[in-house]
Amino acid sequence: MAASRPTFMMIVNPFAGAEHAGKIWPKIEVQLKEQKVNYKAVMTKHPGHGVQLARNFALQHKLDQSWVVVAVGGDGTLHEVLNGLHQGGGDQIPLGYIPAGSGNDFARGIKLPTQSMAALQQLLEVQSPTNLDVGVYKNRLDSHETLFTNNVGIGFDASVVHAANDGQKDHLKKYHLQSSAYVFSLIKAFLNQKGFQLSVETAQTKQRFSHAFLVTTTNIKYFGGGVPIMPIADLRDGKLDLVVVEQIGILRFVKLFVEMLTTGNHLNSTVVHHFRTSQLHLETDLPENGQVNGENIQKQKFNLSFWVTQRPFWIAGP
Ligand SMILES: Nc1ncnc2c1ncn2[C@@H]1O[C@H](COP(=O)(O)OP(=O)(O)OP(=O)(O)O)[C@@H](O)[C@H]1O
Repeated sequence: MAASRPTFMMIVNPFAGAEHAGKIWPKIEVQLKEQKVNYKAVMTKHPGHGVQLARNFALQHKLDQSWVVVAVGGDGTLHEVLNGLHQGGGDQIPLGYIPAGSGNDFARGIKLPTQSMAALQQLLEVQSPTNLDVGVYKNRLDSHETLFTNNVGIGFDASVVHAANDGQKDHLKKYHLQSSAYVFSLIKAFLNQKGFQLSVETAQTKQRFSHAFLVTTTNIKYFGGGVPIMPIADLRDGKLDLVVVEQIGILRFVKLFVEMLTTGNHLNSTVVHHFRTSQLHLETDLPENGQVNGENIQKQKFNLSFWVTQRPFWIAGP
């Protein structure tokens, strides 16, 4: 793409970040106008609308190299826009991001400012797209592919997301570590989540777990609104990191969680298993909760294949 500034298609979820995105958007527009930026903007009106808007945009503009599509919201909004572009054949349209959600894990993962106005300024200074890894998963029984920037969880982290999302009122969720709703969801999920049977297959190894508890396939360092599950995740290595934590008692789990938040020593625990791979297959024997980028995946018996692709981002490289 030429070094001249592109035209930005802003897809804004005004409800992200407990409506923070709706409040910050007018300030973003003031900046865009002051800096004479070419842009169009559209607001999402309901869950899933970001997918439709991005898909329709891609169908019309996938061959036009002058556009950058920017998701304004949280990790869920980014997820919708990424997948809408993919569905519309727009995998080559650069994707920008202004974090305005609650958790903003992707922004943390690529060291983008989590403060929306600072991230806007950085977006406007980018000169050319940067290719970064994106995870892809597909249920073996259907042909639908889903892309993800952050992570896919089965078991405990997904149960936390289900507990948090199911409990939210009018989408005013505050999904981050400091919120009482989040802590309540953690406790509820811990009490409800049972150990489950899981098969893991990578290009190098096959392993079976009889009491898997937390199963997270991640592209970035963080999940759950700033929890560094995989301190060494790399968005350019063409690989995904799978972390399997086996079921343990609550005191040991709290210790592990504190290690995750502080030292990263959780990876040395005998109940934590780490796989780094470009291809992965995960299968559960029974239906379990799932999450992708903090959004619910319907409870199901998982039979998923994962791989990695790369796509252009309009982002200052991590
Ligand atoms: N107009 C709308 N009304 C209600 N919900 C919406 C609307 N537009 C989008 N959504 C939904 O809002 C949900 C939350 O969005 P998002 O994840 O971006 O914000 P967040 O949860 O605050 O941030 P994060 O995921 O970073 O914690 C998504 O599931 C999305 O589908």
